Amino acid sequence: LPGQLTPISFSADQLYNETVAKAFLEFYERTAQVVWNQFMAAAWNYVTNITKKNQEEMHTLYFGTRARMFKIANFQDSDVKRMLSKLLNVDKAALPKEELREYNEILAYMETTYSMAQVCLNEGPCLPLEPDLEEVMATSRDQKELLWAWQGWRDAVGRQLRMTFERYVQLSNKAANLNGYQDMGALWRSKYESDTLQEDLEQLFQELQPLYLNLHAYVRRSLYRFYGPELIDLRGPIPAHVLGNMWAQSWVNILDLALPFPEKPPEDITKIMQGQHWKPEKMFQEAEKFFTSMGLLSTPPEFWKNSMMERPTDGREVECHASAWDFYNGKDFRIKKCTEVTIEDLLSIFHQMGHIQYFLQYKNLSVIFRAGANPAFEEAVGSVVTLSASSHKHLLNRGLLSQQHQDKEEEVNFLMSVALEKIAFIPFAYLMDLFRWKVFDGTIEKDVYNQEWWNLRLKYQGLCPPIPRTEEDFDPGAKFHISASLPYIRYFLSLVLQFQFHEALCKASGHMGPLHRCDIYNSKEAGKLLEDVLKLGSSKPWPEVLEKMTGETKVSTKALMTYFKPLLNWLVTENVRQGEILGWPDFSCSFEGQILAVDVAGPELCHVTGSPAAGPQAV
Ligand SMILES: C[C@H](N[C@H](C(=O)O)[C@@H]1CCCN1C(=O)[C@@H](N)CC(=O)O)C(=O)N1CCC[C@H]1C(=O)O
Ligand SMILES: [Zn+2]
Repeated sequence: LPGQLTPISFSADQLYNETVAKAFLEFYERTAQVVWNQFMAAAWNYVTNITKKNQEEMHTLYFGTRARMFKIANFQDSDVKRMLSKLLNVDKAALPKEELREYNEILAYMETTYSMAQVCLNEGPCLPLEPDLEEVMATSRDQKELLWAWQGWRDAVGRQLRMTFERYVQLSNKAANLNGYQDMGALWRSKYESDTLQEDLEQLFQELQPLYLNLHAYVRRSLYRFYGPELIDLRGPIPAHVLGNMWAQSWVNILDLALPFPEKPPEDITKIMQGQHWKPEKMFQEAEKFFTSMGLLSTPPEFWKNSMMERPTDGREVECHASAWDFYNGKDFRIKKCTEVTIEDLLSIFHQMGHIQYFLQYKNLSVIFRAGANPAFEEAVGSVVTLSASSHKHLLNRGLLSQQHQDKEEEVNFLMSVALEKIAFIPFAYLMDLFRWKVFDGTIEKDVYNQEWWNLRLKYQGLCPPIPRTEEDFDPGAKFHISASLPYIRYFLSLVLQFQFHEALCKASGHMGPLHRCDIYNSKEAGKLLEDVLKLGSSKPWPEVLEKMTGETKVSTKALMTYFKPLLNWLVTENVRQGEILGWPDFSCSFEGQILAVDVAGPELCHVTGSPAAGPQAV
C-alpha cells in the first residue's frame, strides 16, 4: 500500500510488550516479502525497459512500517531488538506523500538521464556510455578524442542534473531528519554501526598513501613519456581524461603505457577469449563455476531465464550499469549487464556473481537480515574472488593463458596490472562520499558543488580537469552512483576488506607462498569459511562476522600491503632512480598556458609523507 503497510494500531502498553513485538515481526515478515518482491519486480521492469508507465508503476510500491513505535530498550531477545532497530529506518518512505512523489520523480529523472545519455559525433552517430564511450576512454591514445568523450559525457549528464541535484539534497536531508538523523550522510554512515567510522576510514586512507603516491608518480612519468610536457607536468596533477577510464577510477586500461618491463608484455586475455569464441553466457557460467568449485551454491534456473546478460537488440531503452538483484522470494535472483566479451567484463561478472552468492547464502534468514554484514562486506565478496580469478595460476588453469609467466619481471608486470585497478581506485572510492557527506551536512554549499568536487579530486587523487570547469557543470553527476543516489564508501572499505578476506581464504585453502599467487578455486575449506560468513547476512554485528572469517575484529591494511610489497619495493626504487617528486606540489591545473589556480593547497598533502623534496625514499 502506498506509504504504509496495512495500519495496525497498538495500545500504549502493548508497545512495551515483547510478545506483541514478536507477533508484529511475524506479520511483517509475511507481508514485507510480498511487498519487497513486488517493488523489486517493478524496479526491474523499469530498468530493463525504461518507459514512463514502468516508472509510475515502480513508485507506487514503496512503504514504511510502524516498527519504529516499539519501546525496545528493555526487550530481552537480541534478535527482536536487532530486527526492530533495523526497521526504525524507513528511508524516503518517511516523507509526506506529496514530497515522496516529488523525490521519486527526481530520483527517476537523474537515473534515467544518466542511463539514456549519448554523445553525438558531428555528422555521425550518437554514442552511449556502454560500450562505446567507455571503449574510447579505454583504448584511444589521442588526447583530443579522449577530451571529446570526457567533455561530451559531462555535458550530456552532469550539466542536466545540476539543478535537480540541489532539490535532491534538500529532500534527502528531510527524509533523513524524519528518520532521526542529522542529514542523509549520517543515515548512510549508520549502516556501519560505528561511531568512529570517519576517523577509522581516514586512518586506512593515510596508511595506503605511500602506495598510492608512488603509483601516481610512476604513472605520471609513463604518461609524460607518451604525451609529452605540454600535457603532463612531472610535479603536478595528472589530467583526468588520459587514465583509461571515464572517471579515472581504474587505470588498468593504460597498462601498455605503464608496463614496468615492456619487453615482457602480458598476454591479451580479451583476444584469447574472443579467439576462443566466448559468449556472455559462458562468462556467467565461468563465474558460477568458481563458486560451485568451492562447494558454494549454484544459481537456480530462474537466474538463467530472467537475467539480462546483454544489451537488448529490440530497441528497448535499458540501464546498462551492471547490477545484481535479489527479489526477496528465495528463488528469483538476477544480474543485469550489457556484457562485452572482454577480461574486464569477465572480472566484473565475478563481482556481480559474488552478490548473487551472498543473496543465495542468506535467503532463508528473515527478510530484515537479508543484507551484507555491512555494505562493504557485500562488495568484498565478489571482489575477493576476482583476486584469485585474475591470478596467472588460475588463468593458466582455465586455458586463458598459455604459460605461467613466473619470472621476477613478469611478476612486477602482473602486480602493476592489479595495482592500476585496485590502488588507483583508493582515493576515488574515498572521495565520492567525502564529497556527498559534505554536501548533505552543508559544508559544501550548492553554488560551489563543482569547484569543491575538483578540490577533492586534486587533493586525494592528484587529478586535474583537462579543461576549465564552471558552476554550470556538475561533474560528480557524471558518475552512476551519484545520479542513482547510491552510497560509495562501501567500495573503499571493500578494497581493504577484500585483501583481508583473500589472506584468510588463502590460508584456509592451505596456500603457501606469496599472496598474489594464491588461487582459492576448488578449495572446499575456503568455501566453508566463506559460507559460514555469508549465511549470517546482517544478523550479527559485522566485527563478529569479520572475526569469524579472519580472526580479527578490525579492518586492517596489512594484507593489502603484503600483497603489493614486491611492487612497492620496485616502485620506490624506480621513482628514486627517476628522481620523482611524490605528490603534486605544482598544484595548479594548467590549460594550454592558462593557469587555473585551485584554492586547495596540494602541498598540505605532502606532509603525509614528509616533504616531497626528500623524494620517494621519504615514504
Ligand atoms: C558495476 C558495479 N555495479 C554495482 C555493484 O555491483 O556493486 C551495482 C550498482 C550499485 C549497487 N549495485 C548492485 O549490484 C547492488 N545490488 C549490490 C548489492 O547491494 O547487493 C559497480 O558500480 N561497481 C563495481 C566496483 C566499483 C563500482 C563502480 O563501477 O564504480
Ligand atoms: Zn557490488
